[in-house]
Amino acid sequence: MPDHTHTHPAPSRPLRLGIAGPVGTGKSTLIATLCTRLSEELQIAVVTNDIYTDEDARLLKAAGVLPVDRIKAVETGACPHTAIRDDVTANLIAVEDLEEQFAPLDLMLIESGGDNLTATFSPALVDAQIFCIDVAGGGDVARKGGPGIERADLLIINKTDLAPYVEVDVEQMLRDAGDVRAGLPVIALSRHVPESVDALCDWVRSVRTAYGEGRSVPQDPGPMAPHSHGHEHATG
Ligand SMILES: Nc1nc2c(ncn2[C@@H]2O[C@H](COP(=O)(O)OP(=O)(O)OP(=O)(O)O)[C@@H](O)[C@H]2O)c(=O)[nH]1
Repeated sequence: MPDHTHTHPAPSRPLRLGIAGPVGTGKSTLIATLCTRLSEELQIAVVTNDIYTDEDARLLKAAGVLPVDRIKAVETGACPHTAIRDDVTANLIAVEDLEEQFAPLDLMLIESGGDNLTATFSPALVDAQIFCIDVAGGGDVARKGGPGIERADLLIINKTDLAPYVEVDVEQMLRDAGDVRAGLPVIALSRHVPESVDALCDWVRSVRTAYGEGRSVPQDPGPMAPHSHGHEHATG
């Protein structure tokens, strides 16, 4: 009888974890938190995406959460979703450069430029992805759905400390998210609530373990919805 037992050799590169979500929902802060909390146990590097600047990279460098040369900026020059979804070449080059320069890395964090609710990473670029929304965007955001909210590997409902000030019911947002996510995980996060940061770090550890054991298969949340804006996409 043929042997159908599969063995999975340890991956030769780090887990590539994408963090997407609308502008200002706290993606850079979340990355800074992960670096601060995990850099004693994991070798980490970061790639950021901004449209015209390297501002997110500069902020992370200024925060002192990692040695500065482990943080690289990609200037997308167009809609941020293009560089994480349609043509990931610039990001792959930045990621591979860092992986080669600092080998062996354990975790590569890739921050999307802030975009609209529907931008997601291509599975050609990341092994897993987090989608980040915040309570300040309104209590009905989770209910509205979209590929990231519905199918990212983890949904973060961020800045829960602000909920009383913006009159948002976090429990209701969690229920709404649960309804559209078919059992996929959701974490209510605030950088001011240590237990929520613990939950985020535990999730990252568990995904890394699954990846290291060959048990993780990149899932594609699906492309963004049809949209239009004031400039042309490159065709090719
Ligand atoms: N109250 C509160 N504010 C937060 C939290 N996390 C981030 N912020 C603030 O939210 C603002 C935006 O955070 P960033 O981390 O820059 O957000 P971003 O998603 O990276 O922004 P872009 O890169 O511009 O899309 C900053 O003023 C942060 O200090 C949180 O847990 N609670």
